[in-house]
Amino acid sequence: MADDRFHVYDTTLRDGAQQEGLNLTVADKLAVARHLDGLGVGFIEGGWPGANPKDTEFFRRARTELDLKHAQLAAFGATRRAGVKAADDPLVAALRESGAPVVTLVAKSHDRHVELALRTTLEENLAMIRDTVSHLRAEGQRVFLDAEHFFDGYKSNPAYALEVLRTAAEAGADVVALCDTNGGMLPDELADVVHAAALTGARVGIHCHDDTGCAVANTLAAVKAGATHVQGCANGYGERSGNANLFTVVANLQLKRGFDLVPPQALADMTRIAHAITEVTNVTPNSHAPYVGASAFAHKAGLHASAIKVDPNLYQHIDPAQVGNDMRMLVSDMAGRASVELKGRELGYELTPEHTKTLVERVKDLESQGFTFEAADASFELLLRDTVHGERRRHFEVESWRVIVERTKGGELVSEATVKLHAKGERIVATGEGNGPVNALDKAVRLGLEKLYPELARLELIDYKVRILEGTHGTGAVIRVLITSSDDTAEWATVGVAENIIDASWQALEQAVTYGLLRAGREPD
Ligand SMILES: CC(=O)SCCNC(=O)CCNC(=O)[C@H](O)C(C)(C)COP(=O)(O)OP(=O)(O)OC[C@H]1O[C@@H](n2cnc3c(N)ncnc32)[C@H](O)[C@@H]1OP(=O)(O)O
Ligand SMILES: CC(=O)C(=O)O
Repeated sequence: MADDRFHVYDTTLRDGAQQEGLNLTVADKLAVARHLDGLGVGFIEGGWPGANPKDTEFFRRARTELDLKHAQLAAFGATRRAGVKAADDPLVAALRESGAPVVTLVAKSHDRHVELALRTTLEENLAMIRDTVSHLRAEGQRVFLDAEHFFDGYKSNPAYALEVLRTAAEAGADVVALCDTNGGMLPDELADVVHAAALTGARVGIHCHDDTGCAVANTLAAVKAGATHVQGCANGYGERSGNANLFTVVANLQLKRGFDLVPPQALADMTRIAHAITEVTNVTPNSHAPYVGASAFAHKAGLHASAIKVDPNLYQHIDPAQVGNDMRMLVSDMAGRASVELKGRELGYELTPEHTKTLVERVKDLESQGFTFEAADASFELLLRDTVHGERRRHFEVESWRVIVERTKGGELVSEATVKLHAKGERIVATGEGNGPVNALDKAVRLGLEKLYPELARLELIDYKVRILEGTHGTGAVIRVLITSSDDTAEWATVGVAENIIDASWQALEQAVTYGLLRAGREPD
């Protein structure tokens, strides 16, 4: 069980699920909960039982299907309706019956919201809080209170906002979480209000939205001002601009402020967990996310690489291994010798100064023509190998290729490609049909080479991107094609550039196959 002195409280399955486009099944919610427990968070808010069948079902299945090692489940819901007893309110009953050891009640703390949204009196709102908290406490559940719109409420009527906190604490709420519901706060003003709230004697928590881009900064400011319970969501999911990214909050508190929140080995698994959750949510991971993004420790500028060569800490705020991420060198027209040398080392090559210099010049020249190597590691490695070997070494040579596109009588569009290749002393002529020209070329090449290289059967073209680049210096527009390929174990990207889209695709395809054969341990003859 996590340490109770400081709470890491995750609300991905409730507030995170309020994100536009995010829709989790019960099985998804159970899977995300397991990942969060693996990280070592203290509380997982599973949803609002009684509000919809899915959330009710989640709590029912959690009893038998979740074996949480660190976290406790929290059920979220509202205080009783005005004018009814807590014991008689069906939504309060659903919280009671959820089986969750913790209930988090959302309550109004802004006077205008009480009057306009709840359409009740300030006194009745306090009674709703008091009754609901004490009823659930008497039923044996631990209660936290989310004070909705607390910061805006404090600006409008500070005495009432603080009275809400006192009422909840006196009725038995263990934590009163101050919610920046509209996400409009900035760190300095927020810290002053948290400080005032802490003076009530209630245990204070913080729940921030990211509408000013300050959710994480606001959370850290709140902790400095006395909050001992932080709420947030995996990958910053949530309504509108999202909630405080719990991964960033935890990493900041643990690595920068010395808090002991999650086991170090779990922190070192954070990048994997963040990505595993994106697989479940089917939301494209933000590659620029702090700590866990694929670009969080990727270095492009030549000057950075030259310093990193001496000491990686010169351009990194932490060792990426602490959060399970990796440093990567990006090779582009912004690279210098150090970038290329380090990238070579990352790929397993010790480059001589001459090779490094030649490669830098070739990369800059090719990038000026439209190639991009930071997005096509495999093309860079082939360029590196050609430079090191002093010649272009391939498993097959191309005599010619041809594609025709035919619309049949029945209106079907069919592409047919013929490739003429030379490999292992043989002349190969092969034809492939596909639903498009690149698909047909891909099939023709594999068909032609599979007899000599059976491992090509495992190769798959998984992504194809085309971009039209403006011409420079009086030349016409050119087309850049990026192809991502995969075998059973890895993915790699290759690039081609030409005035003709099929020609650019062919270049990327030829490199993709060559690289696939190298990965399979085949050196060119
Ligand atoms: C800031 C936040 O993110 S809080 C979490 C918000 N999450 C959600 O709203 C998602 C789940 N919500 C739902 O499924 C539905 O809104 C339900 C089931 C909770 C309620 O549905 P309905 O009964 O149809 O009511 P509806 O959604 O139209 O309005 C909400 C009602 O709750 C009342 N209410 C709002 N906050 C509170 C509160 N803290 N305590 C008690 N009642 C409240 C409103 O005054 C309104 O009452 P009314 O029905 O008398 O007008
Ligand atoms: C409770 C909650 O999610 C909010 O006030 O933002």
